[in-house]
Amino acid sequence: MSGDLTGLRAPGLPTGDGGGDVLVELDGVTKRFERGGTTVTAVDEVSLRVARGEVLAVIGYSGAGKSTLVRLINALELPTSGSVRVAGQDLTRLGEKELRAARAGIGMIFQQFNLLSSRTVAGNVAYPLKVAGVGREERDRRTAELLDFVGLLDRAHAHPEQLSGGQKQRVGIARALATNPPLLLADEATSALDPETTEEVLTLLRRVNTELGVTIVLITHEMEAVRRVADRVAVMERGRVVEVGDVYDVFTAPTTVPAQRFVRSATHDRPSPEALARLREHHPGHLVTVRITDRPRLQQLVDGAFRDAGVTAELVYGGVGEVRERRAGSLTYELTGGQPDPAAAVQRALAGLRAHGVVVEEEEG
Ligand SMILES: Nc1ncnc2c1ncn2[C@@H]1O[C@H](COP(=O)(O)OP(=O)(O)OP(=O)(O)O)[C@@H](O)[C@H]1O
Repeated sequence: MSGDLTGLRAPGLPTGDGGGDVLVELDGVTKRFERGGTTVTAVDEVSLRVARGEVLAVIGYSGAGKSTLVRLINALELPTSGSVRVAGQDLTRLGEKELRAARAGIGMIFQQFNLLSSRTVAGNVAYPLKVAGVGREERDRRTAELLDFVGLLDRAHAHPEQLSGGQKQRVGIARALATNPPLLLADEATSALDPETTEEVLTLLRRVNTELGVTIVLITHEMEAVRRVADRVAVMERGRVVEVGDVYDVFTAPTTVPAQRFVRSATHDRPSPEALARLREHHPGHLVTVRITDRPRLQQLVDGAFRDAGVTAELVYGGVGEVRERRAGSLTYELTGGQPDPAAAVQRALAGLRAHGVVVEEEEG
């Protein structure tokens, strides 16, 4: 691992007017495509800020507009309307030459790695430096430094086909960082990898952020990536950003219906209809799911509410894990008893929990 990272750290803003803490600024951005006589609105009136130094994940189902959003940020697409500013520079107002320079300040990694198969690992990493006109000696020095950082110095002379998927993506990351960009865009960077390798790449991305100070915009449909790496998350649906917030907040308390749907389906934290049907076979009582957060003494509160309502609670489903190293999950209980009116007792329990700000939902079916 590199001892001295000063040479790798992202530089300050390369602009005079890009002050403040915002690195990427989208204002009322719309992108439409004409396709076979019909118009597709891929991105619809999106306004979004990415703070310098943060990791923002953009999530949403296929076709939500995530890739288009990323391509707008690195000016591979220009918006139909609205403005895209990166480091204070309005990309929609630049000429071709200036655009090329602006793009060089934005690193990008891809699902399929996009390495040059004819070049060695070192050759791939050095390539952007060569294009940027960096001299041989400096190129070699920086390439070695980057390969050291991603843990592949010993594979410098290998060719991409000799590497595992995770190693290829690590080369992709080293290459994306070659020109010292303050911003890294990752489009489904771990989607082609197995879980173990995904973990390794996510850890590296987190290091790129914390140790090198690079701001990251991460497009993903993988909750593990969001849970592990992102500070904030933006949820997209049909071209719009419908919810944006701190990862922990959006995961544990999504406020919009699309975010709730996405978080629920992606985290499997509530029983699916199939799981619910199986539960029903053995648990005829009332099923309720309690959202688990890192609030202190939550279990005590939940037990107390059940006891006060006179119901017996049996834990039948769920799990507790971590989102950004904070406790998060959900637990489904079967409530029974509560005579003489079990239904009223259940409602008392729910009201008791909600009065304390605990999120609890009844499972239907
Ligand atoms: N160049 C293009 N020409 C026409 N339509 C496009 C173009 N690029 C994207 N679209 C359309 O815009 C919408 C958003 O696509 P986009 O790829 O941005 O979504 P996404 O959320 O990244 O989905 P995925 O995860 O499947 O890549 C889709 O309906 C897509 O078909």
